[in-house]
Amino acid sequence: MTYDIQPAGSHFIDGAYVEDTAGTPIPVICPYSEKQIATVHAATPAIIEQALTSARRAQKDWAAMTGTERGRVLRRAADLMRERNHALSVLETHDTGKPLQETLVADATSGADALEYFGGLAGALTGEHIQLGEDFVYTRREPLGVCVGIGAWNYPTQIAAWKGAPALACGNAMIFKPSETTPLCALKVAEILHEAGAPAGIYNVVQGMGEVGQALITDPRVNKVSLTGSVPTGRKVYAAAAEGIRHVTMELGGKSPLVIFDDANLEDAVSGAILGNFYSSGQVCSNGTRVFVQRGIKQAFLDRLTERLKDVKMGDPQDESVNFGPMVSQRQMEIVQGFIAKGLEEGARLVAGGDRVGDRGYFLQPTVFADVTDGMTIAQDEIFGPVLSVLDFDEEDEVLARANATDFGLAAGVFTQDLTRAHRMVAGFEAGTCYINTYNLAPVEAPFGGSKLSGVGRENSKAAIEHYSQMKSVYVAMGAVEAPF
Ligand SMILES: NC(=O)c1ccc[n+]([C@@H]2O[C@H](COP(=O)([O-])OP(=O)(O)OC[C@H]3O[C@@H](n4cnc5c(N)ncnc54)[C@H](O)[C@@H]3O)[C@@H](O)[C@H]2O)c1
Ligand SMILES: C[N+](C)(C)CCCC=O
Repeated sequence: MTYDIQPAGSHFIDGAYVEDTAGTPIPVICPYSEKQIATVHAATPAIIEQALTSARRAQKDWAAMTGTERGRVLRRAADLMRERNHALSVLETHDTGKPLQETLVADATSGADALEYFGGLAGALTGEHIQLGEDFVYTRREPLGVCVGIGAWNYPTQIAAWKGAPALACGNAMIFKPSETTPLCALKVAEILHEAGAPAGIYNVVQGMGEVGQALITDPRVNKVSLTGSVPTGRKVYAAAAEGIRHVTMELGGKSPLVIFDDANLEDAVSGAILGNFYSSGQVCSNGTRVFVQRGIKQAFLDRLTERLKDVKMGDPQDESVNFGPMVSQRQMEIVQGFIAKGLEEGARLVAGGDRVGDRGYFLQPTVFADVTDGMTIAQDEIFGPVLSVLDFDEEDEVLARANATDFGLAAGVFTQDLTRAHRMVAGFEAGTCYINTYNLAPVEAPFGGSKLSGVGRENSKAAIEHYSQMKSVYVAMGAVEAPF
């Protein structure tokens, strides 16, 4: 099967595509052709109202089903998503510019994993029994109600599923607002869930910019907000959610350290640095963009990395042999070009890349800077593009302190053959997601999320259940009630 690029409607509400052309038009630009390939409209107040009413109504009946029944729907949706992986990946590639080679294995497949995993867990979600002499307490694990998910543009299908799957498993309804830059694939997630048997209104998608997000998260009918986005947006969304004391999950930005010791397996360390800087053209939240390399291995690391960069193949991202795509948008390309210029201006040594490629598509070369120091802008700010900074270090204590000298805390990695040191390092990292001798893997079974400014809460794994459900505690007295008077 193939999907039409232009969706049947901008929004998916109450089990169907809906449209309201009174909303601001949002052009969908293909990052490779730079052409407009579709148009959606931002949600109007009427569309937002429709989504909230529908979600609110549907949630009660969904929560009344058994976990096993809900799980069956999610697992059916996982199967459909896998069957349609190729069509979904092609659409994701049109929308994001990520190479088909990547989207075939990292987007809908990851979404399907989440649906399958949380579908499997749904029937096993329970409270507990606490005996207190004759009396006892039991707890009920209950849904939160209506959850709003707000997504970033780098992993649209994955984010829509990572938020939707645990929310629905726990008996909530979801209203998902994709990024206005990549609005297409979340609609397909909604369509698939509906086809798999999710009742109308349980998973809705509305389009729009920040204002639509704000309108959703400040509505009193909303009980939870889960954002994947930048720290500045996270501050605004968290503050708005705080007004109504709503539950939050914040998956925010990072500036993660990747530490490579002299004794590391060089080839693996270079592979880790490539995965942590150039996958998705560097547009990955958890990227290890501050690559601390111990002085003894520095030259060998730079030599091998620049050698491996010769295997980069840019071109039409729909061509499966292409392994490096354009930036998602002209704006993002210009932001990254600004950081590259800043790196040069502040005295970092350009070892590879640095330029735009060709005259079609928002392509930037994979860029490597060496001799980067801690105070440079490229070592401090999240770039969200293919820019790797190599910083030198000598001692373990020194590098750990420098690795942690950031307000971000999303991820961190270490390459070394000394496992004692590896575990010491990860114990010391101030980061939510750590790696030893690999980088950027995110299986659904493992918690994923950040500390410090990088976020609150965890996605994936059993940990996500805590963020989409609440405990009710019930005390049961078996005897007479004793009162003081
Ligand atoms: N931690 C993670 O899991 C993770 C994953 C992917 C991306 N990210 C982060 O996302 C950022 C890149 O994505 P982006 O540019 O789309 O981020 P962004 O913060 O600009 O936008 C994210 C989403 O928030 C919405 N939004 C913007 N202002 C809002 C407001 N005031 N109220 C409600 N919603 C609002 C946007 O429309 C979009 O849907 C990077 O910082 C990256 O690190 C984090
Ligand atoms: C699965 N990855 C590649 C770690 C991406 C997670 C989402 C962050 O951007």
